[in-house]
Amino acid sequence: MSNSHQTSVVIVYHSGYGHTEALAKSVAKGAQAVEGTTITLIKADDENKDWDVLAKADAIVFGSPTYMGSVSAPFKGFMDESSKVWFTQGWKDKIAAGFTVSASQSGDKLNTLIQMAVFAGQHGMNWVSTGMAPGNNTSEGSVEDINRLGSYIGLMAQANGDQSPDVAPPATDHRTAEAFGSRIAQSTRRWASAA
Ligand SMILES: Cc1cc2nc3c(=O)[nH]c(=O)nc-3n(C[C@H](O)[C@H](O)[C@H](O)COP(=O)(O)O)c2cc1C
Repeated sequence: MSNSHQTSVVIVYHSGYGHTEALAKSVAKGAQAVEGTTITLIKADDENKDWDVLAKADAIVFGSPTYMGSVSAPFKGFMDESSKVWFTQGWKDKIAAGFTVSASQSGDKLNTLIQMAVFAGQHGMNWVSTGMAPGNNTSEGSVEDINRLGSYIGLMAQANGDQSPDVAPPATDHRTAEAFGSRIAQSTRRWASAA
């Protein structure tokens, strides 16, 4: 773990068409806003990814689009590759969190987040939820609400299937992602300072 003055948050993600990548950048932006936080983004399918950066991280955030109701195949490839780390429980006690995006409002995104949470559990990591009240679920709610999709276990975003990553997911999901990134970074600092 890093010292109590600087904590390291690494975001590992796969993005086939750029929507998850755009979200990853917003999670990073929110985390970066927490003083003393260092952010690294790693592509899950990068054959030359630096496993040492992951080994030294205080927090690892997982990001994947929802494909066919689950994490994408490249992200699952990363999960399987990490079994080498699992053998020594090298990520034990690190902070973990996850986010996903899909085209449908539901699109079975919950299954993707559950896969990530189970994965974090296998590694002995400490899972951070959104900690956000659900938005857009009353007569006065709106799609502009933070956490408009009402997810607790991890961040959900929705990107219309016919729109490119510069407009989808919409701004409200990026604001939600920033808030989630800040929560992860703050949780990481609290956890690292207690260690
Ligand atoms: C192979 C494939 C499977 C998909 N499966 C789902 C799905 O199960 N549910 C859903 O809502 N959207 C599904 N989508 C839509 C993507 O989740 C959506 O376009 C997402 O924004 C893609 O993220 P990316 O640009 O980071 O790859 C699928 C797209 C692809 C290409």
